[in-house]
Amino acid sequence: MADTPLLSVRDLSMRFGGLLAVDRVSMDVAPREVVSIIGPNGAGKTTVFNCISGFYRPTDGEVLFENKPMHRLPGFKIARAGMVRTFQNVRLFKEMTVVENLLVAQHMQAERNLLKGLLLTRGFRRREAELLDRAAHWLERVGLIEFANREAGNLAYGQQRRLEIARCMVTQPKLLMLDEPAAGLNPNETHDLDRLIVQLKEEEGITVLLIEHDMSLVMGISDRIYVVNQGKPLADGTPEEVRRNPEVIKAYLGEE
Ligand SMILES: Nc1ncnc2c1ncn2[C@@H]1O[C@H](COP(=O)(O)OP(=O)(O)OP(=O)(O)O)[C@@H](O)[C@H]1O
Repeated sequence: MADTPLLSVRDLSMRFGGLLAVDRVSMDVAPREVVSIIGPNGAGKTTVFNCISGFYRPTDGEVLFENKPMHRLPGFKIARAGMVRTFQNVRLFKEMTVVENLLVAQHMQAERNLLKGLLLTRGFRRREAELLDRAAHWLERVGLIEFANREAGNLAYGQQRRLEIARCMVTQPKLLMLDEPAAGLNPNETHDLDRLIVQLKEEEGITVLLIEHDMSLVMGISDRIYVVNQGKPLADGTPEEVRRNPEVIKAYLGEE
C-alpha cells in the first residue's frame, strides 16, 4: 500500500461478556481504496464496523483516522471527522420525503448555532440553499432526483439503499462504510450499486470500506480484502490472493 492509511485499525478486540467477538483485528485503508471485510456469519464483521464508527467502545486496540485516535470518541464526533456508515437494515426517516432525509442528515452533521437559525439571517438562508443544492446533486448522482418529494418509505427497496448512500454523501465524508449494501438487492440493483461504488471512488475520490457477502460484487470492486473468521483475522490481500488462499476457501468461500 503506497499511501499513508486514511484509516488504521490496530489489534482491535471486542468482548461481550464471555464472548470475544473480535480478537486482535488489524487493518489499513488507504485513501481512494475500496476495501472489503468478508467472513462467515457471526465472524465479527459488523462488530468491527461498530467499533470503528463509535457505536461500541472497543475492549482493546486502536482506531486511527488520519492518524488521530477515534476509539474513545462518541459516534457523532467520529462522523464529523469524516467517517460515515450505513447499517445492515435500512434506517431512513420513512415518513419524510427523500429530500428531507438528506437535509436532516446535513443538519445533524453540522455544528449549528440554533439561535442564528431561528433568526433567519441572510447567512442562514444562504446555508440552507447550499444544503438543498448538495441534496439535489446527490439525488441526481444516485438516480433519485425524480423522487425528491416522495415519502422515503414508498421507494422500492433498492432505491432506499441508494438514498442511504446519498444520505451519507451529503455530509461530505472521507470514508464511506457500507454494511452489506447488496443484501436484498436484485441482480440489476446490485449491478447499479457496483457502478455507483466505483464512481464514488474514481470520480469523487471517496474511500470505501464495506462488509459484503455477495462475492462477485466484492471480487469485482475491491482493491483489497480482509477475511475474518470467528473474530480473528484469517487473511488479507488482493481479490486474487484471497480467492486462492486455501484457508479462506476452507473457512468461507468453500461454503458458497
Ligand atoms: N451487542 C452484542 N451483544 C452480545 N453479543 C453480540 C453483540 N453483537 C454481536 N454479538 C455477537 O458477536 C459475534 C459477532 O457478530 P457480528 O454481528 O459482528 O458478526 P458478522 O460477521 O457481522 O455476522 P453477519 O455476517 O451474520 O452479519 C456473534 O456471535 C454475535 O452474536
